[in-house]
Amino acid sequence: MMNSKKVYIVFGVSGCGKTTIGKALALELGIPFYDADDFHPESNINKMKAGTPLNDDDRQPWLEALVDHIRSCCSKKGAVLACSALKQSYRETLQSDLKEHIKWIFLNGNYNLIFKRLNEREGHFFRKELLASQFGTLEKPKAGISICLTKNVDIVKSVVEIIEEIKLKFIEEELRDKIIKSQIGIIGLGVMGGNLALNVLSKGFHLSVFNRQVLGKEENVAKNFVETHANKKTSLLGFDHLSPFIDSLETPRTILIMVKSGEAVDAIINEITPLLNANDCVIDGGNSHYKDTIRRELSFDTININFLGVGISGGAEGALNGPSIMPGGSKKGYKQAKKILDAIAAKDINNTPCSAYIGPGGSGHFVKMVHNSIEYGEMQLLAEIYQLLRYVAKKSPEDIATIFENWSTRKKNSYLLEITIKILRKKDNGAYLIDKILDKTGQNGTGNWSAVEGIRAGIPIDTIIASVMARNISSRKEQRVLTSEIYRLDYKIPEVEETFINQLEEAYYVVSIINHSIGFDLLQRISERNSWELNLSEIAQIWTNGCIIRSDLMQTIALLFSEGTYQDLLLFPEIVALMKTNISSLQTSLQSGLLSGFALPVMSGAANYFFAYTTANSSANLIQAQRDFFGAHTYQRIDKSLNDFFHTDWKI
Ligand SMILES: NC(=O)C1=CN([C@@H]2O[C@H](COP(=O)(O)OP(=O)(O)OC[C@H]3O[C@@H](n4cnc5c(N)ncnc54)[C@H](OP(=O)(O)O)[C@@H]3O)[C@@H](O)[C@H]2O)C=CC1
Ligand SMILES: O=C(CO)[C@H](O)[C@H](O)COP(=O)(O)O
Repeated sequence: MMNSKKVYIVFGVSGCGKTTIGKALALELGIPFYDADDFHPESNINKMKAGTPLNDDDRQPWLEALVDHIRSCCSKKGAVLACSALKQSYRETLQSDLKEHIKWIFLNGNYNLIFKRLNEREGHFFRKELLASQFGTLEKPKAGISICLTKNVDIVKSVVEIIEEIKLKFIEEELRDKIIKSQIGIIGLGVMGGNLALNVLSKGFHLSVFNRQVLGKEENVAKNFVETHANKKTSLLGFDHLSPFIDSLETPRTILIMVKSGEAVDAIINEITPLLNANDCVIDGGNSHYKDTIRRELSFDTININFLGVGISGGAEGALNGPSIMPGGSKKGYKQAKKILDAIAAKDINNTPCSAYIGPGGSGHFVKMVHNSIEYGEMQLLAEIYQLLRYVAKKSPEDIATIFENWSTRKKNSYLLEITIKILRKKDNGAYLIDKILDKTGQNGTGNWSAVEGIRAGIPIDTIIASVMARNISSRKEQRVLTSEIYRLDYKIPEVEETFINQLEEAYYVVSIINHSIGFDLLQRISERNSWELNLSEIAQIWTNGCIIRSDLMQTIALLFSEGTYQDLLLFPEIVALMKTNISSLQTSLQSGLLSGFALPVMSGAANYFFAYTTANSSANLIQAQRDFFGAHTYQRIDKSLNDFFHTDWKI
């Protein structure tokens, strides 16, 4: 609690209530109250009565008398002193060598409020004309406690309310002083930030958390978080102001930003940057665009702050129990944050953390972006397989869940398959919940960004594009309903044998392999372009647990990639053999699905990619001829050196 050996200096302009609040506080603390005005020499009082403002020479003997008095109070019970102390230099003089013994309480009121009060005062030697000069002289304090005298523009706080607020602020401050500095601070206590915070705490780290205040919507989020989750083993501090949050962190600081990607990240960075020191480490753990990360890292680099763009995958559950973590950017920053990142990450089958330094610049966020686009492909694939099982094989959601369960026992398990099984079994008022969910997909950007990057770099990414397009067209629900009514296409769903389900299982696996192969190829090619030297073997290992695309297949891929230098997944002999045996199942599954009138974009995309990729002689010769015909773009010939380019006058 508040220490009565201290001298509490209540300060602010004349009329702010220093005397009233000071006396009430002294009463509350059981210590004497003094008014600094009583220490003015006669000459100063006369000047003030005459309406002449005091100058600094006038104040010097007064300040010196006060210092003597404060010193004497400190050696006794302590005291409360009401004093204008408008300038920082006056406060420094008063504080002298007694910093540890003095607590500053600034009463902050606006001009109109104070003017009104002074106007209503009687018998006081201060003339209200001096108020403007007081406000002109006032230098608002940067340290100590500041109490706003009003609750909003009109409502003035009562003396009791102000005393309560002072006590509360001192308790917070004293607690904060006593408590060990936090090893990490998390900004943003939403789904990911909140769960990561609990994960950090469970690993025994001292933690500070911050969440913005949005009046009427997001109030006291950090305070409530601390109230709910404080424990006796580690210190947990909650803040709704960034400055004390930053102060509560051990230096060099480690700060994890977990807010909505885009403008919110820049806003937070702009606010915290002036509060940071060289060598602090700032981590953006959200799904930021990797080019934003590159920009932010460059900017932090100029002030020697280490910035990490970190992909974190695993959703709410992963964040809580162990996510897959993809840190990119400053190596120095990574070295500092590694201990915490490794501790909170999921562990692979060898108990190695699913977190490893990815590479420079925005590579961590790039890898997370590609992770998400593989995720998009897998999700869309499961949706297409579900549709074929439901409407071609005519199975119920429960039957499909059981079929998927069987697949999972045959080395095809994945987190996404597991959650799909649970989703299919979920009932709502006795009916399957899946049948009540609107078929309109949301998206937050990462799949779309991957598609754009792949296209921009000229990389074939059929399944990624197909899954993004599937989400795009799904969002046109109203239009789809209308066109379905106009066309009324009555496709005949072909009869299928029981073997259809086995074929679908093989098709599912084949497409999943192609989708992963496309994702890793995108990583490899962009890595080469940017000289990132991504270690795809390590990335596959990081993705074996904790993340949304963890699966039996990812375990296989990690094993294959661990064997040597990276090569295309589709070229490993084991995969070649598997694809050769099972590709016909994708063909027949597609045939039944397309004849039934179902859009199967990812399955089709995978088939297109695979057939195009495994075809030595494609139809691209005709495209080249057409380009040369209309645009004289030239072409190469198979019977001539590839260094030579030809043009034909096609019209002759
Ligand atoms: N949900 C998931 O499965 C995953 C999400 N991510 C990424 O993690 C990040 C956080 O996501 P998630 O936790 O799900 O999101 P939530 O919407 O649950 O939380 C967002 C957080 O950001 C804060 N915030 C939003 N706007 C601002 C702003 N302008 N200034 C300050 N703070 C702001 C929110 O504060 P307030 O509470 O006041 O609104 C809240 O704390 C995102 O980049 C997301 O893409 C990454 C992996 C998985
Ligand atoms: O990063 C994630 C999972 O790995 C997030 O859940 C992300 O929001 C998923 O993307 P989208 O919202 O576009 O489906």
